[in-house]
Amino acid sequence: MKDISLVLKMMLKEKRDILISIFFGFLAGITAVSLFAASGYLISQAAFAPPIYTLMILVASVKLLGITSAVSRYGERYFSHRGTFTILKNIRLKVYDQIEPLASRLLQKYRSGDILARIVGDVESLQHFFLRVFYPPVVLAAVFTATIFFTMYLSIGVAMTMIGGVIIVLVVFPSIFYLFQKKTAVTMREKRGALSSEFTDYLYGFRELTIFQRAERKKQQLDNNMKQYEEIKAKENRQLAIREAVVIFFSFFIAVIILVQAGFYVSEGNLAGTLLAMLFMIAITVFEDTPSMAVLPAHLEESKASSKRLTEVWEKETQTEEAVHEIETDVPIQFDFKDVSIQYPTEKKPAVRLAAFQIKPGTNIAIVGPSGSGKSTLMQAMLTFAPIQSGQLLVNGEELDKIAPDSLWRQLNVSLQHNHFFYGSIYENLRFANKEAGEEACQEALEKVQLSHFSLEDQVLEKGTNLSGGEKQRLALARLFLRDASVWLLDEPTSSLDAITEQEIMEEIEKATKYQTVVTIRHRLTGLEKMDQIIVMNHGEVVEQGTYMELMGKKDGYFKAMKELENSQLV
Ligand SMILES: Nc1ncnc2c1ncn2[C@@H]1O[C@H](COP(=O)(O)OP(=O)(O)OP(=O)(O)O)[C@@H](O)[C@H]1O
Repeated sequence: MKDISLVLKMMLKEKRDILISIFFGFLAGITAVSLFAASGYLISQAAFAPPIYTLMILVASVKLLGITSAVSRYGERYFSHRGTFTILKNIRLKVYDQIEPLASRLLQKYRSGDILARIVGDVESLQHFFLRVFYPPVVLAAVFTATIFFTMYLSIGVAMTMIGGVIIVLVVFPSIFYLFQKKTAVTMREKRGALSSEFTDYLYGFRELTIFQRAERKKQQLDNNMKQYEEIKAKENRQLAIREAVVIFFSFFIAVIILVQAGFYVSEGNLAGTLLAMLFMIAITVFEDTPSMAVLPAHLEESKASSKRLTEVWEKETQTEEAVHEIETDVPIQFDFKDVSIQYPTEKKPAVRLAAFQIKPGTNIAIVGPSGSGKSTLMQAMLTFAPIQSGQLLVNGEELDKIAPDSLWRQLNVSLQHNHFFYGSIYENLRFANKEAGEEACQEALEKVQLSHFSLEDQVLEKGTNLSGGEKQRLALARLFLRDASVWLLDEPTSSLDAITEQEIMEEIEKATKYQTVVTIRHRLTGLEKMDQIIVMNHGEVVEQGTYMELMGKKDGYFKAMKELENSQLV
């Protein structure tokens, strides 16, 4: 039950459509049985050449039942599919709502292709739960119950045989099939996840794979994965076909048994001969929809696994989010690091260890240090994206994990090393930072980052592939000028720019952030004289901190050595 709780909850929200479709499903089933029963009776009666009005009544009933059956079948399909699509929509929204705030953390745990397989493949699989797992046994049970009661009135013996058939079709067969089902379903989902992961790797890395002549090998690997998935899928389809055939064969077999049994009763004089065809027709029709029970176990297992795979993605994370609250908007933000140790789940030792340091409101801070020293990790921690193993990272005195990330992000202006751009116009890509921003503000923002040669209508291709590295950085910065945020976190915001453009843009940022907090990760050590504080990192630790003058004044200082080395290279 726990495994399918996600889809059950979403299904119960659509009670109205579910009840209406069950009603129409029952009506369609029972009128189909009545239609064939009346037809059988009509054929038998006609043989005795009864008065014409008797036949007319029967013919009219057959016609009426035919129309009612068709209309109710339409109603059943309409409401059951409408319900299914609404349930699917609700699941999609729920999954998106849960995953969106956790995106960065999830991508450290799962491969993006696997996440994609879950939110597309697993969500799609859940559409079968209502249509093929929940709904068929409910409607079949209702139609069988009504039919058996009616048959009891004609012949208790035939009704008993029918009950036996129902138990086998609705309980025995699905239970046996379910036992055999589990293994293939699990392997198939694993293969689907692996295939999707390999495929995204292939797409993302296509250029590198081609340059290093590895594309063919990767393609073969992908083909193998595809073949394995197809084989397993074909195996499952074969199994489903065999199961369906078994159920169909059994349905006809039970109808023949009923015919023989009823024939015996007629020959014994215990049943009117005119009822023989009718009972046979009833048996054939009432078992007509039972093949759906052959595919039910496969869909049940698939729904359970899909629902579980989806919820496990956010379950653990949500537990920690229960007690969170929003930070106040009108209070300047201060970050306090206290013995913080940050360790990525895949690593054996911490990437960053910070004994004690503060980022006070309104200060201008630079973080410098060699590549891999932990600068970005520190910034990621402030954004709630890096896993804090021990110690405390406080935001205005509150532990970071007690704060609703949304409320923090609203106050931050962030430019990361790699910024994402969406397929669309420059205008759309800018307004992504602030929905309220008008054309004039966007144009001004472009001017500040020296991109005024772009028009707002110019197109940006997926991931900004038609922009140069420097243009991407400038467009990412332009977004920040459109937002009103009190803390700017900039991870190497100008690393792809020439020195003059860099200086001019940094001046614009300075003008825009006079009273704000600005934390900038820098590789080049120029323009640091005005900083309130420079944090120097090495091997995941803060090795020095102070103003430019203080650090340059240190005999054998690490920063001083770095600066001297940089100067010597420039000469
Ligand atoms: N998602 C991750 N999973 C595992 N390890 C990571 C992850 N991100 C960074 N690291 C590791 O953490 C350490 C610090 O990386 P970080 O990116 O913070 O360094 P950096 O100083 O910003 O480097 P650079 O200047 O090259 O950007 C590195 O050893 C890196 O391999």
